[in-house]
Amino acid sequence: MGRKQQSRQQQHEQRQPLLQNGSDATDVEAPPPAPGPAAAPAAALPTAADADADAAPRVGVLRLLAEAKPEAGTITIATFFLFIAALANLAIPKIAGRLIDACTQAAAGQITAAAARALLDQNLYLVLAVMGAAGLASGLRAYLFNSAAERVMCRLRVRLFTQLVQQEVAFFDVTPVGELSNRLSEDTRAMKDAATTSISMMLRSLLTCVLGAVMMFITSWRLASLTCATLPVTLLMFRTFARLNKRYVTAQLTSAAAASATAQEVLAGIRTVKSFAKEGHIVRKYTSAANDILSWGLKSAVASGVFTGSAIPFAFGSMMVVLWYGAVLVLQGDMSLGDLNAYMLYAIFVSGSAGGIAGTAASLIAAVGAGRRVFQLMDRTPQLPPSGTLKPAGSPAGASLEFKDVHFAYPSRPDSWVLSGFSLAISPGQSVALVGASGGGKSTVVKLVQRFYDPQRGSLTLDGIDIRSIDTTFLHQAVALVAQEPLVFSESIEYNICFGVHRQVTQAEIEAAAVAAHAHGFISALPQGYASRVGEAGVMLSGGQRQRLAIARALLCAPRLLLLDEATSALDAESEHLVQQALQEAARNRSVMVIAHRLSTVTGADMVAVVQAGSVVESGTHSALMAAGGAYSQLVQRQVFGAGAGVEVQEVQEVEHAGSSSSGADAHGQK
Ligand SMILES: Nc1ncnc2c1ncn2[C@@H]1O[C@H](COP(=O)(O)OP(=O)(O)OP(=O)(O)O)[C@@H](O)[C@H]1O
Repeated sequence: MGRKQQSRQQQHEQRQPLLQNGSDATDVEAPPPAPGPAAAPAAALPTAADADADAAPRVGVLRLLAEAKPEAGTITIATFFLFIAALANLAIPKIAGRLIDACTQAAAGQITAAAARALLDQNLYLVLAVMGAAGLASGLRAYLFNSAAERVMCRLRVRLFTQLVQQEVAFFDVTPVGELSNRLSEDTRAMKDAATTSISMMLRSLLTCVLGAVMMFITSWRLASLTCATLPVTLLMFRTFARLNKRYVTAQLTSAAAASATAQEVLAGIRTVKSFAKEGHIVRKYTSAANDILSWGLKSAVASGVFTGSAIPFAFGSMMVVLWYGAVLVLQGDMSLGDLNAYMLYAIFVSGSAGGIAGTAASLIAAVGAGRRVFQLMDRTPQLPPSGTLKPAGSPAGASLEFKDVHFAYPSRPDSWVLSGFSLAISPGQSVALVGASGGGKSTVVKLVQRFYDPQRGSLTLDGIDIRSIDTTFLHQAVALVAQEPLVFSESIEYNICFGVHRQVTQAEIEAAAVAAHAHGFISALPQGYASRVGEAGVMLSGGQRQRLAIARALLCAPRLLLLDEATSALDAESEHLVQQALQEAARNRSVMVIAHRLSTVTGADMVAVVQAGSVVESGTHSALMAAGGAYSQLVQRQVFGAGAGVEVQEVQEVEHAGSSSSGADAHGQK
């Protein structure tokens, strides 16, 4: 397993609660309780098990409506059209009643056939006019509601994404990326569905229900009272179903987010999966996650079946009883046939709308669950205190960096010091190589310099200023990292080189950085040169090319401190040579801190610091440390400079020889 693969594996394991106390650096003493403000584990998002937990802020449709404030004008006009359409629709049963009454009056000889015909024609024109008005108002209502909702959701997505990228690194240590992208896609889609169709349909149905009920009472208070008598049972059924369904739908969405996180992680690492022929294993893993979604879906299906099987027959049965009583009233002469017809139409309208409410309630419930998760994320305050505004000028020779008795535990493992009493000083223009066995804390040191985390104790200063007081953008221009596996975006080469800079750069500057990084040659050979796209994660480039691209990116920032996770172990000899040359070029005229994997780098550094169990146990030049015969000389003998990075025996012998004939600092002169 490669070094970074191991480290990713470790990071993955850190998400498993059972392994939380594990650490590679076994001899690191356990920190005292509550090492500082970062002691609390970074809060992750809720899991399916938390779906019912009331600890999550109660966020519902009201919060979604609050988000719609900027669209208040559009929504008010849409609501006006909603009223018009509902009123127009409710006029139809009354007109239908008049048509029937005209016929029954003509049949009973109360009016002439010609008068009845005139009444029929008049009412037909009225119906056509009313339906035209209802159609126009409904169309405008739908357009206005939907367009407002689309704008609200667009703003919400952007805000959510902005909030996500502002979270501290520790948050991403414990929250799978797949889950977060699920928030952005699935949860916002569920909210959009609710906001576009469901809320508008719900409003329409509610209005039709209320106005229809009024019309039912106006048409026949006796029939309306009988209908009302059956209402409590219907409401009880509905309430029980809505509660159950809300629980199941929320849990199902949370399980879906977990499944999506699994899928995303595995698809992103599909090459590794295939190289180990683990397709079957990951399909089983995904199947288990999909089964979890299924089990909540099946529970919801049972609830839906029971509700449909009991509520619908009950509703039809009670309607037939009302029709029977209405027929009795007509026979007794207490009601006209037209009114009975109008009443039944109103009853159908109202029950249809009530059914519509039940239908849209499911998607609203899903949206409330989705909204709760989205707003919970949106309301999360990054745990890392904000940076200051200082921009130290420092020395032109490079930055100075000083760790003084730094103690640090990762927020996800607050009870296990990774750095304990770490002290190290780099003066302007100096190059320092960090060496030591895997898990000793070398990469952690680099992460602290980038201020991904804050130490719980001790101080870390850049140019004499506490790193927390330095402006973030300034810091990340002053300090640039070339990682062992640099991240390359699926954009053009030019985009990737310019990614680190916060100013306009000229083509000449980009090319100069590429030349210095020994990347210009291969870039110019590509058909579209600097405009060539590199594929997802830079798959269209070789490992060495990706690395030289990352070096060019770092150089364009003109950093005063260069952090190198020297990364040549995975490269072939030719690539390694080119990357080495590029790194030497990059290290010129600035301070350098390098996690060294090659002996030549170590011997070329001004100072070597041996990191063990979270602190510097030895420091000095290569030859001085070799002469001392301590931890460093043992490392050299064991050829261990970093996990997975062995040193050729011949190289050790060469360096030993060089070390004995010089002071060691310039045997393979990196600077
Ligand atoms: N994000 C993280 N959350 C919790 N623990 C972490 C995290 N990253 C690293 N660790 C732990 O911190 C310890 C030091 O890791 P670090 O990567 O700094 O070591 P290293 O010396 O760079 O090792 P290597 O040479 O293998 O890269 C390890 O025990 C590791 O498991």
